[in-house]
Amino acid sequence: MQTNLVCSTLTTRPRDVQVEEIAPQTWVLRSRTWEPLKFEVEYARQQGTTANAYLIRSDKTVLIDPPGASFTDLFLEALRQTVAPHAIDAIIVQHVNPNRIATLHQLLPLTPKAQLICSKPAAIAIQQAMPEFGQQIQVVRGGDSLPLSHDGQGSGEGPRALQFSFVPTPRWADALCSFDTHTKVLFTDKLFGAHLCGDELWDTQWKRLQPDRQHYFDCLFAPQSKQTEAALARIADYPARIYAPGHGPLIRYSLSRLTPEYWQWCAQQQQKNLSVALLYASAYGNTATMAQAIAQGLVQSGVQVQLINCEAIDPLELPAILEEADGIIMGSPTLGGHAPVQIQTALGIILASSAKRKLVGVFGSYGWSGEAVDFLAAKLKDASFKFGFKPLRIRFSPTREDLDTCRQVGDTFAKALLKSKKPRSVVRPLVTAQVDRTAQAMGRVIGSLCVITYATPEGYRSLITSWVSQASFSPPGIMLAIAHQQGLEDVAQPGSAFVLNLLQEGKNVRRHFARARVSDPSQSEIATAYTAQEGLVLQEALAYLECRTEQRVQCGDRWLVYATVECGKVLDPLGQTAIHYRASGREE
Ligand SMILES: Cc1cc2nc3c(=O)[nH]c(=O)nc-3n(C[C@H](O)[C@H](O)[C@H](O)COP(=O)(O)O)c2cc1C
Repeated sequence: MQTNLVCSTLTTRPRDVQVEEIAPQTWVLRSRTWEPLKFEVEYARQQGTTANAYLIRSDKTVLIDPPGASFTDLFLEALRQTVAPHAIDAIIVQHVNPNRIATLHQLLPLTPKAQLICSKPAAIAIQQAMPEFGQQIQVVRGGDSLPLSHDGQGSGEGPRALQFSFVPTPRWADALCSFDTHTKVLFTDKLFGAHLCGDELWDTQWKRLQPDRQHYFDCLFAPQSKQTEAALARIADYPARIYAPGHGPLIRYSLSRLTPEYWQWCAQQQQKNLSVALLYASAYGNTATMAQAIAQGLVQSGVQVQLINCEAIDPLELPAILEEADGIIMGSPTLGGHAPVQIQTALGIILASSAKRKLVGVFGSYGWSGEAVDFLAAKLKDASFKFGFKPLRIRFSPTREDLDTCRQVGDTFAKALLKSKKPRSVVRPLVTAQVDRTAQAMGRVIGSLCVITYATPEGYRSLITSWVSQASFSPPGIMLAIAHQQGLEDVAQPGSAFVLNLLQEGKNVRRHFARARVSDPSQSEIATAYTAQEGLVLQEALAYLECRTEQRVQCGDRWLVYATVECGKVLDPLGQTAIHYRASGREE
């Protein structure tokens, strides 16, 4: 609370640059603004922000993360008063964007001997934006280091160096973190930041910072929690004493607390029941800004978001991500009357592989005609997908009101998703709760959804069931529970052969099999194949096991059948097993 007060009383202060020594031979140059710098969702708390650059003056002089265009002139003036720019040996760009490029355009002519150190994706962007400085770019990879001194500078350790970690996320596909082996400062760029402006350099008042840190995490990292975990794992081995983030106060007092909090916040995202894959591309950042706001609406409504920058992902990774998602949202700018090719590729994968029951939505920024959003909407509609919100188009950069609309759209989509999933997970158990609590509890026993196929003199027969579990390792064996009236007496006979087809989540093969009714899949529209032993395999299954019944025991109204597995095969290594959730233990 007090942080807010401090900021609101200072809103009239002009922008400036605060320069402070934070560790031996290490300074921060905090470009500060007390007004909201941008409309983007992470700035919604309207407390201004700081853009933190860092300067190391060891045997080598290194500048880390010069700020964006809003501060260029102020920053260059402050830099000149701190160090002679021509003495700078290296400029480390931990991530690049058009704003930072604007500052680099003015900075690089002043630093003729400086190497521009960055990751490969950043190098490509810089080379494109300012080819005249291409010779100065030096690409580093995770594990590389930059020597800062020739000796340990009295530390008793080896020569001082900056060690680099590559920590890409969908939003910052080029991100680096840098660790100073001498001062133990970890320059974390976007990680561990907060958007607020004040005179306090350190996290002395860390308890008051909590809401700002959590808001910053929720806006920026919650929609990319898996990649954030990967980033945290990569920096975990550094014995950092200080986190030096790109925005907000530096972290010294709450470091040991903030790191596990980030892990915990990531884990919380992944524990949510519903998830949305939010795919986008954005040449100039406008569609990305919309994506971030929609993601925030989803996250606030309790849905896990997988933010996917289609320009930064290998399309081969998409099927598995889409399979996991309960809903899919696509965002695209219109460029030359089309959606970018990466979006068209992603759309092709969605149309080819995703279950049509998934809820979808489309959005994008445009300039004058906006064909891309119409194109995506038409293709998904033709394929019979259901929409969770009306296609949303915004001209050029979203305004503050536009971002409110985006957040609202995220919330609407989350509610629609929840509604569409209710019959399975929420409503039915509540209804049955009053009827039979024991049956309801029994219903929590879940199993893999399978189709048993076997040959009879009249042709093949099949039955869908989830009453299956592994029963032995050696030999590999399974256990089936078969009702007497299910027509599977042949399978229950010792010596009988059958195939257990394990169904795949999202493929919806189950719709072909009416419950408790035996049919012949080889005579239907279902794609089937035969094993060498003439077992019948469903080609859309996740995997199959060829089994032979060994024993059966009469238990209650069932045969318990023990069968050994003679061979098996996974048909889709990226797929996941379909699970049969039951509202009651009275259901098959
Ligand atoms: C090279 C270029 C081509 C464009 N072509 C179109 C177009 O055909 N139709 C349209 O509505 N907008 C067009 N625009 C405008 C963009 O859609 C608009 O700038 C949008 O905000 C870009 O979104 P982004 O920032 O997510 O890339 C074009 C812009 C550029 C730079």
